[in-house]
Amino acid sequence: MTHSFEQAMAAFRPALPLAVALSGGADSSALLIACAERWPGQVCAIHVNHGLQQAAGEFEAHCKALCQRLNVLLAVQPVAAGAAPGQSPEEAARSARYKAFESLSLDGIGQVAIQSIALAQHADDQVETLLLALSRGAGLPGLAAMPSHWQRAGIDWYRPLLRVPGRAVRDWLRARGETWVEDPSNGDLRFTRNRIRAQLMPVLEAQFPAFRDTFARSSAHAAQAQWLLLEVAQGDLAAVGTPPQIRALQQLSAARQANVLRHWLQSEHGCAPSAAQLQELQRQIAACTTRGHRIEIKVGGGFVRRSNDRLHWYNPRVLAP
Ligand SMILES: Nc1ncnc2c1ncn2[C@@H]1O[C@H](COP(=O)(O)OP(=O)(O)OP(=O)(O)O)[C@@H](O)[C@H]1O
Repeated sequence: MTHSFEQAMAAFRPALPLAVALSGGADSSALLIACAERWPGQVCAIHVNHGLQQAAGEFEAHCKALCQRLNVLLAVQPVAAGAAPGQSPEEAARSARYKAFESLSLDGIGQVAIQSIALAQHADDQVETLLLALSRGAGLPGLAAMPSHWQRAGIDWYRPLLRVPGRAVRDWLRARGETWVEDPSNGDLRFTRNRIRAQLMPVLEAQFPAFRDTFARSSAHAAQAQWLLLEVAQGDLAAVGTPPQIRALQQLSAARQANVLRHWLQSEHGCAPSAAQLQELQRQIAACTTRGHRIEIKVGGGFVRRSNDRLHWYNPRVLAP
């Protein structure tokens, strides 16, 4: 079921003090206003200025004016994001933004020690994320789309508006005579996400009026299955050891072996192997029957190699003298 903005806010019970990630757009402005009214003196805001667009100053000015009116402490963080190889400027900006949120909240805002951070993505953002994941052939983590709550670095992160349609957020703001800054790049049809929003969502809505709900249900099923896989992978990694012992890996079924290898590479080394890389690694593990047998496969800017009776992941840049 989609929720009204008020229903979603009534169900939202974050750890306080809370920081709202405020871009200056409609969704985060609405979230900040509702939170500041509900928990006066317990809410701060964080705005990251990427300086990427001409409107960057306008966003920051709106955030400052809104926070002043609401009597909310605002931290503004200028961020210059350089894109890593293979990363789009948007991805680089997002990753710099999350780092800034994390360091600001760990340091505290003013004298306030932040317990949680709220982001304002809504139901349409969730559907767009799912469709983008499908278009890339994502596995379960991608199909699970965005979680509504998670913990990282001792902070609770929330997305309380994930069941609220975008237009309900804007209607709530309009009914109260509130303003926001419109992101000019949202209308740029060179971006896939914007084409999904402008061209695909209206078609889906006409064919499947409840698609926001049904898609959200599918994402919730995928998220549940993903948790289960994670639990199995954690148990299996504890059994095969870190780094994993090859003989212990060979005892596992192919599906559990792939699951634990993916988890090991991701959690220990931050790399996400492709399906083809995993398949090749499993083929080499199966073929590894004698002591001198080599295993070597390129994964995530490094190599998985056999060393004695275990698999190791090496990063050549770290190993280089
Ligand atoms: N520059 C920023 N500074 C602080 N928070 C941000 C910034 N950009 C995005 N966010 C947070 O991340 C969420 C998702 O960002 P995204 O760019 O997908 O949405 P948005 O269109 O900017 O949303 P909004 O309508 O709130 O501006 C926002 O709702 C907001 O909570």
